[in-house]
Amino acid sequence: MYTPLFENGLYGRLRQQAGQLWQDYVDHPFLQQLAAGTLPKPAFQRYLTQDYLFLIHFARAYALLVSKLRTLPEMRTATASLNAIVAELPLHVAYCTSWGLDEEQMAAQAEAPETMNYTRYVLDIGYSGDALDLLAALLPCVAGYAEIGLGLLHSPDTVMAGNPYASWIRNYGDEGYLTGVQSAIQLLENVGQQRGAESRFAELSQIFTTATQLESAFWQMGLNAS
Ligand SMILES: Cc1ncc(C[n+]2csc(CCO)c2C)c(N)n1
Repeated sequence: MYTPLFENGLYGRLRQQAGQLWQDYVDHPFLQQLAAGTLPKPAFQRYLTQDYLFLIHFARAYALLVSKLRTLPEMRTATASLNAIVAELPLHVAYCTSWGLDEEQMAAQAEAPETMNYTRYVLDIGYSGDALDLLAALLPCVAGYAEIGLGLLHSPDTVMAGNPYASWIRNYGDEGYLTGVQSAIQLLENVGQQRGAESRFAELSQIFTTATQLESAFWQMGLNAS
């Protein structure tokens, strides 16, 4: 890996514990084809459309996290992530336009079962659990994409020249994006210390691993459209 960030602390242990399921997520065939530039366009368009719907519910989950935190510095960190998602949505929409998708059309699309499963699972963990449970459900998305982006950017199998997905890869492989991920991981570590992560590890791991599997299913949903 290109940063020890992913291997240390509570996050590192949750990632490790997810084992092969984690590898299945970060090295999914969708990503292999995207890296090679061979991913069929309908698969990527399906992914982008569902991701638009996904991000709206993911922002709701972050808003829920803000309400479950107790200190101002923690609330600031979670609010920054919430803002990043809400502020990034117009960028996502602009990017989708370049793939021939307009916002009205995406907003009118029915949610795929995979989108619903994933987002409502995260929200349910948030409503039934505490901030630590919710962070365990959120982290595979937030930190996983940084690992994926960095991995793709540095992989010898990635073809950037002439690859229609190069800008997507550059976006998630960006070092600046890592700063945001670092604060999300730090929040997990802090909340974990406050709320007894040690004695809750088995349950937290189950949440983290389930969210990881739902991420894989999300890639597969894209591929199934091709
Ligand atoms: C299915 C799916 N999973 C993860 C991400 C990536 N992502 C969503 S919100 C967020 C945090 C922004 O600070 C990140 C990295 C995505 N777009 N779609």
